[in-house]
Amino acid sequence: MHAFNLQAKPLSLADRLADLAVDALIDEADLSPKPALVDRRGNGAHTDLHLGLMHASALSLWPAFKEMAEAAVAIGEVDSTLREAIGRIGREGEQAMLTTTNGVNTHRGAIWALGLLVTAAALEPQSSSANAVTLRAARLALLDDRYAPKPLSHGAQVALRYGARGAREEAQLGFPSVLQRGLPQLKRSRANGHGEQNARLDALLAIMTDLADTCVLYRAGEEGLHAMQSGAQAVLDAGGSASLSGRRRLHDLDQQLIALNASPGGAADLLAATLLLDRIERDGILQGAF
Ligand SMILES: CC(C)(COP(=O)(O)OP(=O)(O)OC[C@H]1O[C@@H](n2cnc3c(N)ncnc32)[C@H](O[C@H]2O[C@H](COP(=O)(O)OP(=O)(O)OP(=O)(O)O)[C@@H](O)[C@H]2O)[C@@H]1O)[C@@H](O)C(=O)NCCC(=O)NCCS
Ligand SMILES: Nc1ncnc2[nH]cnc12
Repeated sequence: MHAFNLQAKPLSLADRLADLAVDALIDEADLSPKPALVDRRGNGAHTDLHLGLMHASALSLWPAFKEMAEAAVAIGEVDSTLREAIGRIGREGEQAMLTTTNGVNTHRGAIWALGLLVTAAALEPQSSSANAVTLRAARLALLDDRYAPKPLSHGAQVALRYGARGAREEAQLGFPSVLQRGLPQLKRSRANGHGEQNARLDALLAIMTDLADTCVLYRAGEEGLHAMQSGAQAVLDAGGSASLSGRRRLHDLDQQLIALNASPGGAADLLAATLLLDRIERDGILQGAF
C-alpha cells in the first residue's frame, strides 16, 4: 500500500471534452499576432477586452461545456430534447461568462460553436472525424429551441441590413469555414514546415478570407468586411505568416482593421472550433477518458 497514489485518475468523457474546448479557447486567445483581436500583444480593436479577461471567460465556460457533453451522453441522440437542453445550458453559460467579465461579451459565438461541437462529439465518441462531428452539430443547430429568446442581436441587425449569414447559419451548414478553410490551411501550413503558431495564424487568415463575420459587419460595415477578407487573402498570397512578405502584410492588415474598428471575433471563434476539431481528430476523445 502506498501513502500517495500518483496515478492520474481517468477523466470522464465530458471532463475531457470540456478540457479540450477550454484549451482551444485559450490557445486562440494566446495566438499572436492576430489582426485587430485580443492577443499577447494587446487589445486589438477592443477597449473593453484584454487577455486576462479572455482567459477568465474561457475558464468560466468549463462547467457549461461539461454539462452539454453530459446531456449528449444521457439523451444519446440528435433530437429536440437535446437541442433544448444545450440551449438552456448555453444561456446559463453566457450568464456565467457575463458574471466573470462584468457584462462584457467575450465568447458568445464560441459558446454556440464549441457547445454544438462538444455535444456532437460526445454523442458518438467512436465517430470523431471533423466531418462526422460537424454533421451531427449541424443537425442539432437545425432544430428549433422553443425557449430561445429572439433578441435583436448584432448578428440579427446585420442580417437585416446586409442579408449576411451569421453564426447560426455557419453551424447549420456544418461549419464550412472550418472544414473548407481553417482545417485544410492548418494542415497545409504544418506540412510546409511553417511551425505551429504560423500554421494557426494561417488557419485564422484562411477563415477570414471568406467569412461574413457579423462582428466586423456590425462594427465596420461592408468596407470593414472587404478589408478583412481581401487583406487576409493578401497575407496568404504573399506566403503566409511564416514568410517575411506575409508578415509585413499581416502587420498592415492589423493596422487597417484597428483603424476601421473591425474586430474579426467570429473568425476567432471559428479558429477555436478548428483547433478543437483538430485536437479531437489527432488525439481522439476516448484517450484517458472512461
Ligand atoms: C445563434 C447564436 C449564435 C446567436 O446568433 P446571433 O447572430 O443572433 O447573435 P450575436 O449576439 O450577434 O452573436 C453571434 C456571435 O457569433 C460570432 N460570429 C459572428 N459572425 C459569425 C459567423 N459568420 N460565423 C460564426 N460565428 C460568428 C461572434 O462572436 C464573437 O464576437 C463577439 C463579439 O461580438 P459583438 O456582440 O458584436 O460585440 P462587439 O462588437 O464587441 O460589441 P460592442 O463591444 O460593440 O458592444 C465575441 O463574443 C465573439 O464570440 C458573434 O458575436 C447563439 O448565440 C444563440 O442563439 N445563443 C442562445 C443560447 C443557445 O442556444 N446556445 C446553444 C448552445 S450550444
Ligand atoms: N481573441 C479575441 N479577440 C477579440 N474578440 C474575440 N472573440 C473571440 N476571441 C476573440
